[in-house]
Amino acid sequence: MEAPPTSDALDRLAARGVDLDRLAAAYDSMDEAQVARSYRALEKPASGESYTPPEPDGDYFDIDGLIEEKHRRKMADLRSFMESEVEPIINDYWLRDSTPVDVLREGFRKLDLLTPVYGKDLTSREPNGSVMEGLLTMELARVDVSTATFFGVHSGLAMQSLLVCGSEEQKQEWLPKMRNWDVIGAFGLTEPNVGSAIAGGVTTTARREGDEWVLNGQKKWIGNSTFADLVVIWARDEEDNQVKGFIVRAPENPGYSVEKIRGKVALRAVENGLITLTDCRVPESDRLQNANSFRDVATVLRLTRAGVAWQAVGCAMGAYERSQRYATTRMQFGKPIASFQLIQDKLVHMLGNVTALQSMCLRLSQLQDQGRMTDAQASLAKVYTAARCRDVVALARDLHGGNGILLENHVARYFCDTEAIYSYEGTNEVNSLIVGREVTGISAFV
Ligand SMILES: Cc1cc2nc3c(=O)[nH]c(=O)nc-3n(C[C@H](O)[C@H](O)[C@H](O)COP(=O)(O)OP(=O)(O)OC[C@H]3O[C@@H](n4cnc5c(N)ncnc54)[C@H](O)[C@@H]3O)c2cc1C
Repeated sequence: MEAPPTSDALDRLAARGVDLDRLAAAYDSMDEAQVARSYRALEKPASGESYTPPEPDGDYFDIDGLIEEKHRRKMADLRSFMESEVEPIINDYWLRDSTPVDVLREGFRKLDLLTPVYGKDLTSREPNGSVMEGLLTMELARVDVSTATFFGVHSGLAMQSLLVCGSEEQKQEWLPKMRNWDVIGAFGLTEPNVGSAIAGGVTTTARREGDEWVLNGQKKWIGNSTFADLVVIWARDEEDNQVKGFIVRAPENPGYSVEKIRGKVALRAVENGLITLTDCRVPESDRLQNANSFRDVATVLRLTRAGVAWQAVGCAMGAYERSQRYATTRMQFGKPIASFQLIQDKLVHMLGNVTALQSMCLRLSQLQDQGRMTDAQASLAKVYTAARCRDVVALARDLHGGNGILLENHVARYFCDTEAIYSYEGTNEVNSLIVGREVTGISAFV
């Protein structure tokens, strides 16, 4: 038998204007099952007032529970910083094609975000550094993908280039300042006419003249390059035809100039630049001493590709959480739209994707920490997370109805930013071909 309604439930019904005496009289003529059905129907959130929506939680399988307490605290602090300092300003920066560099630099420095990734001595990564970097990236992208990209270009592409390809002196000179965000890094590989084909196609040249190198060429799409202190430039040595890496001290080098790329419809709060190198002179001591061919660039890219996969996870997670909140509070037909089966199905589809992507990336980063991650594994994660993220942000946009195209509701920003995730650090096609080559033993690139 159904339990009789509690006095709380009766109070709630009375507060909603239900005449309890008339209700009791009507119930006299009903059997128990009918009475129970009637109460359940009345208790439904017909206009939402007796319904307390659950807090959205995009960490459904408790990934957070797998990390050490001190790291969990760091993640919580980062979440609080992103929600209180970045979320309120980011749409404005996004509209203005601009990065809130000072806010991010100060915030990340105070949070000491990079010590759990690179450790104190900066000679190699911390034992769980990749997992930690991945989770931090997820947390950043959960609020804003541009911010995660600012972080990834600096901490992933630029710092990894130094870590993998720099001499001990170079590491000691730059990495402590970069860990502390005193020096901001960028990574210049792509060129105006060479994107996917960059492995064999770098046209920027490096000519040795005594103790100096002279760089000439252009680099396109370079994130952070409009304000970076240090830009790693990859150029082809005219003598041996191999790709080498150079630390360009950007603001002070007269051979370096950069023009901000305008008119992007994705990642607008990342400042991407078109760099022109005109007889840009770099001392031999600023050539990355352990970069001898494109293979070394590929090593750096493999390590950072996982970071882009984590961006997709965070972006999907943020889009899901905002959708859950919207669905449980937006009223239509006298009910929260979350009451409709089709809306619940969309939320479940999103959450399933988010949870699967988190699990995939977590395992990928564990393999990375063990030194076992292959190019194809990183590429598979990038391909899969970007594609699923596209599904999730499209559903989020759709679930918000017309409000979904308003920047103030944030999902439009996720929707647009996902397009960049899809194309950078190797397009989905190119990453797919990397996986295809490994699983079939046949290269389909050319
Ligand atoms: C927002 C943003 C930020 C970026 N930041 C940086 C940065 O900081 N540093 C940096 O060096 N670069 C950066 N890039 C460049 C990025 O890595 C390139 O855009 C990417 O590698 C793709 O090159 P592309 O845009 O020239 O496309 P293209 O190579 O011209 O490709 C065009 C299309 O052809 C497809 N295609 C190409 N080759 C094949 C093939 N063999 N088989 C099937 N399809 C193929 C591609 O998948 C794509 O769909 C950034 C790009 C963007 C959009």
